Amino acid sequence: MKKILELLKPFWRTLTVSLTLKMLGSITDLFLPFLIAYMIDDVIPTTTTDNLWPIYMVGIYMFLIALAGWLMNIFANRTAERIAAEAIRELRHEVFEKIEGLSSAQIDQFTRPSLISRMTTDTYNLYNSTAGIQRLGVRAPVLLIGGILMSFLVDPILTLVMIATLPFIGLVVYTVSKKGIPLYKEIQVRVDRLIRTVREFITGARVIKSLSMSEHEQQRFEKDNQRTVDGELKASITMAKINPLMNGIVNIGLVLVLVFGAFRLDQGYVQKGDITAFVTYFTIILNAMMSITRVFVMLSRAQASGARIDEILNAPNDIQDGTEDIVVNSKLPHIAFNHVSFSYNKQKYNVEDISFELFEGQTLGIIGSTGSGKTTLVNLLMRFYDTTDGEILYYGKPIQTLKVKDLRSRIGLVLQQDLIFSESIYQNIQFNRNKIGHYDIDMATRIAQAEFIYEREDAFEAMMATRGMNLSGGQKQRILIARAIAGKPDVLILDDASSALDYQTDMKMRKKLNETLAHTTKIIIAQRISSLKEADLILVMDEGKIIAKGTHETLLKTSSTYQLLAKHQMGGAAL
Ligand SMILES: Nc1ncnc2c1ncn2[C@@H]1O[C@H](COP(=O)(O)OP(=O)(O)OP(=O)(O)O)[C@@H](O)[C@H]1O
Repeated sequence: MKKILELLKPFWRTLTVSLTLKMLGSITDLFLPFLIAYMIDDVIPTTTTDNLWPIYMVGIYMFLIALAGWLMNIFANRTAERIAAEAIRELRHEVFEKIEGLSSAQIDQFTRPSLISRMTTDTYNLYNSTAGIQRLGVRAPVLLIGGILMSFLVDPILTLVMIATLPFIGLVVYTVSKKGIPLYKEIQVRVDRLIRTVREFITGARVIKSLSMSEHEQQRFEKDNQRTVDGELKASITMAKINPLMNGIVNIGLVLVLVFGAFRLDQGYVQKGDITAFVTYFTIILNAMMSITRVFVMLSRAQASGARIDEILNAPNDIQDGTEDIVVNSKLPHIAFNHVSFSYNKQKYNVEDISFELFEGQTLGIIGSTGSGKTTLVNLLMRFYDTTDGEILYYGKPIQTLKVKDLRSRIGLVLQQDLIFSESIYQNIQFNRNKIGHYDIDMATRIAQAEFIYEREDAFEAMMATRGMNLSGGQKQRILIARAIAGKPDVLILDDASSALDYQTDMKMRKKLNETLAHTTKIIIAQRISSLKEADLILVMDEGKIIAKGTHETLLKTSSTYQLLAKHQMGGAAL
């Protein structure tokens, strides 16, 4: 409820108008049974067939009251939907911004599928609840309390008989809801799993098919799908117990009212019309109780979803932004790692005691077995994660003290599995950075050896399929490299980014990079010695540690691992 109130707060003016209309609309509904009783007991007995006008007049009043109630309800319901849609739009925006600011560690912790389902299913649940509560949250209590008051006016004794059933109904709603509410939380967890399975299936469709694992994946999907359905069913069946139980209690109440009503009619305390009105009020009260139950169900869903969304919104800022501006000082190392250690799970270091210095315009090569911590070094430099021990300096200043946005905007990063968006090649390279014009894109394309773009029919306007499916691996990599170069970064990081390029193209690209971007500091992570042998400094990594460092020539003399790699990859040419 707290979350819904929070969401509705900015709309309080419109909400006041619409809820007032909703209240008035509901009150008008309460007058109709009263008029029916009046018609039966007072108008019909005194009207003769030569003049039916008194009956018509009461009929017209009833019609006008019903019409007014209907119009007010329609207006209020439409406004409710509009307010809910607007409130959820704002909420999604807020959640999206927050997700953007989450650190990689937090994203790992939430997991991507869970973030997706919180952003979609949970916000949708909140939308339904926010709209539903505006529709029923006022109407149901007004009809319930108003129905009881109007019944009092008709006959207080019968009303007391009716009221005696209400605590039993309350008890049913409370007991069942207490069991049902936690089930909605469980459903969302199962939806997360389902999304994860679907996501993995879609992204890995080719691998799955090539390994003939489609059937296995289908079974996995079926299992998660069934678990979600079971969860939904369990929650719905639990909550669905409320209505029949309530109906039973209300029907017992109705029988009691009719028995008592018969006695009171006999004794002349009430008239026939009063009994009709009473039964109608009883139905209104019953419907109001049912609506209140629905409000409970909505609130349970909203509570579960609101809590999941609040977990994102209240997540602390893991990566504290620095305040200092970057001051370029070419005399200091551009990038320096000082005894840096880091652990993803805070148990075992994934990189340990890493130290090196890199001056402006220099090239660092990093080579090592898979999982040896190469990408982790990049993650730390980009402040996707913060170091556990030691520090990273950028022109002599610890990167934690610098503005994160400034730091990242100076670094052009190309990952092996980076994303091509389903936009034109031009847009993919320019990437919404307005300062990048045709000239920069042309220059970047040539450095990245992506001239194949000029040979395409629509050249830069050619549209890319989702994830660049209509490009070869090497073409994709060259567009990604062009994207990074176009921003004229101070630091260019190629993380296994030229692995799909043939030896010749890779060599030409490095040559062009060195000629054109002489002042750009470069970090090249590669499995091929040929990609980094001209580097000013090469780190050889194994199990998170630097096991050797130096230039290609020194390493050939000092590192047996490097020697072995060179021998395998380059044969006698390197030795
Ligand atoms: N987000 C993460 N959460 C937990 N552990 C991680 C995460 N990312 C990487 N690791 C672990 O950290 C270690 C280093 O991984 P890293 O990606 O830096 O290796 P790498 O040398 O770049 O490997 P590759 O050459 O295969 O890309 C590995 O053991 C890996 O399992």
